[in-house]
Amino acid sequence: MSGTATGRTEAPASEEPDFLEVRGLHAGYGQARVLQGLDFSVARGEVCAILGPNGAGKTTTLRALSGMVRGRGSVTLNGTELLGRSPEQAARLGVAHVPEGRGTFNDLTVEENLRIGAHLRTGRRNRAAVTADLERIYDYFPALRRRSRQAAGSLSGGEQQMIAIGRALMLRPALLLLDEPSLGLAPLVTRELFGIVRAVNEEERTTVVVVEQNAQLALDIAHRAHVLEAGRLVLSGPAREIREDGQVAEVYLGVSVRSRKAG
Ligand SMILES: Nc1ncnc2c1ncn2[C@@H]1O[C@H](COP(=O)(O)OP(=O)(O)OP(=O)(O)O)[C@@H](O)[C@H]1O
Repeated sequence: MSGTATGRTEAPASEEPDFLEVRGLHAGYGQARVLQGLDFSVARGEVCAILGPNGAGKTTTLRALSGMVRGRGSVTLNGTELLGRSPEQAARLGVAHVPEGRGTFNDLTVEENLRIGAHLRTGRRNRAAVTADLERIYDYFPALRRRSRQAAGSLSGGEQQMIAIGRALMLRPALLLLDEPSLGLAPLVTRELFGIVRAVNEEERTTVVVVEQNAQLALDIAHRAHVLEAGRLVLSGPAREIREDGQVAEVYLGVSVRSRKAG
């Protein structure tokens, strides 16, 4: 499994270019209007990056998709409206949200944390499938297999992020939402994590929407990217084009292309 993502060449062929379709999405908190009418779509099997400065509304976008904040407009997943659903209903429709800060249960073991991700998959028939999925997660994250009986709180930040992503994958999501997976992690650990996300996307065809401050890293694993500023999309396009257009990268993302080439 490659831990060094080097950029994608093209989006995967998809017969469902509008697998996730966001139209005129407004959302906020009480009087605070954050999202001012977003329009974008994500094809099935695609990795979509949402980039932009602090406070632009990236986290709020993910929260609106997973039912954690109320939104206006329309968000459909495979034709089913997501707006107006509770987080649990969104999860039942296949939306798994890994929030910023991870939300692992520190006193529970790694394996207990992972099994919580499968709590919606009950019944005897599902039991064997859940155990098989646990093995799959351990294949992606061998560090978690080695520590399966340890308390999650005793693991490193990177390993806790692995637990959070693994737990989301236990839902067998149609749509995986990742909020700032690199936050607080060393560059090498972040690279490894992004390499695994990429492998999951390729092997499971899981559609991914990732919010990231580290634009360079996100553009390396994404097929498409959207840049948000003050609740509006100011730039959308194939990740490769955004990455390769040095001016765009510098103006919108603060990515210095010259230093990248040097490094
Ligand atoms: N629970 C909340 N109540 C009120 N306002 C909020 C709440 N959460 C976020 N906001 C405000 O909404 C705006 C957008 O926040 P959001 O977290 O979506 O931005 P972001 O692009 O993810 O930023 P960051 O990169 O800093 O995480 C900000 O002005 C923020 O202060």
